[in-house]
Amino acid sequence: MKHKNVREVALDVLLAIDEKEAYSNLLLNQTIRSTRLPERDTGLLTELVYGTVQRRDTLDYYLQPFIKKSHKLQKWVRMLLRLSLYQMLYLDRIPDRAVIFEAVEIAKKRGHRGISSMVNGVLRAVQRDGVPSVDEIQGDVERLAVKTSHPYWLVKRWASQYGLQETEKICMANLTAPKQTARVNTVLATVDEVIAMLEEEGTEVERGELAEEAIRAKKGNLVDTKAFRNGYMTIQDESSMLVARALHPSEHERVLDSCAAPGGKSTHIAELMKRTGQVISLDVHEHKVKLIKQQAERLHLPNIAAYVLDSRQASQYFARESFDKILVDAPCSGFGVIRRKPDIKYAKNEKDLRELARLQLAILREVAPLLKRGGTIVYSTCTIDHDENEEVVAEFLRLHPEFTVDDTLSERLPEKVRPYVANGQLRLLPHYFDSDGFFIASLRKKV
Ligand SMILES: C[S@@+](CC[C@H](N)C(=O)[O-])C[C@H]1O[C@@H](n2cnc3c(N)ncnc32)[C@H](O)[C@@H]1O
Repeated sequence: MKHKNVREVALDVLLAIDEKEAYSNLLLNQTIRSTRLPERDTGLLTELVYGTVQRRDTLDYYLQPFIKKSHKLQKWVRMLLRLSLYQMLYLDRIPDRAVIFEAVEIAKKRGHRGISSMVNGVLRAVQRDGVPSVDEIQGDVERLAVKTSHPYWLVKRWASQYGLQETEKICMANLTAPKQTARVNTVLATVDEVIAMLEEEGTEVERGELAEEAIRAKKGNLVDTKAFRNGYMTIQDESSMLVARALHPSEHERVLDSCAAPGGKSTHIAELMKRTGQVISLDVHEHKVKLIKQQAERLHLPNIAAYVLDSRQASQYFARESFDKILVDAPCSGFGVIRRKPDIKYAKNEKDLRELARLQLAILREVAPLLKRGGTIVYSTCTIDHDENEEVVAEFLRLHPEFTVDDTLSERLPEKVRPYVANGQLRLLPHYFDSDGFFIASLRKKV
């Protein structure tokens, strides 16, 4: 990809995402590292890729009247049209003629004269006639699905779980750019000290809105700082930071993190325990366990021990009632983090959700006997789907009468989120605080 310009690179990344070679965020980071794009272009590349993926279905709706034999369109040509239309409609600073010129050049290079004149024709027709209005779409759910580019089944599902108004807010929030936040490693420095370090490096930051150890980047990338490299912080969304707070580990405790990679919450727990006690971090993937170890080292946290293990076999390796606290930050559909990984919304289906719920329950059930009496399990996900959240908890409690919901959860959480806690469970939707959609349940084992 060495000699390609930013739009050609964007097209390659978009096609790879479409082929499900990798999630958008991973692929994009990888591409930024491996291509020799000038630094000023990496921001544009991110915007082009995320924007085109985020608005895919809306863009297709807009393009439809202008493409005659839509079914015959090659994948890359459709993607090029989406990418170009995205710029024409949503990016003010790029003139249409520049977008069309670039699209035609790419079409010539990748295809032949016929394709480039078709691309030129379609984009010029859109420029001349304007796109159709989504308001003409019949049916509230259908209209919202196309307007916000979410699959119909998902909008219908959320509408039945949250009502149409709240669903619209969720969908709209999913189209906004996520903020970059970091959690200060309070073992090494205070929040104010890290803010001062970053400002000295020329990175503008502010305190977070929810978590006391959170900072938000106003300008610049926190990962490219000395403070990050030296272990003073971890990139993490503010909603995620509430999980370790909910678990509330004390010094010298033994804590199990059953789904731990890449280690965001394990390291937070280890920090809250002030490097005492032990966090046992499990993950089923070997390459991911390496990431936990790397993070523990970078953050100077010797109280984490990470192992490759399927948590559904945990009871073969650990004694009954041997942990003070257990975290199950379960694999999930990720529907709370669509703005970070917009392709997720097209990749999953209802069958996946059913399978995930089964896996989530199986992990919870397997680790439950390992918890001491009087101890706490925190179950969390970065999804907002009832079946993966409230329903899993309800089923677990039905099958495990030795557990109850923990009504003290809200005392351990920041005041701002307390209105969203009920029955020992917190559900955050992405538009509440401009943070990830998240679910946290605290369950206590009876004495
Ligand atoms: C939501 S992520 C965990 C994020 C992590 N807690 C953090 O804060 O960085 C879920 C993790 O569960 C792992 N996983 C999936 N199935 C598992 C299983 N059966 N046993 C253990 N880990 C599993 C995945 O590899 C993934 O890393």
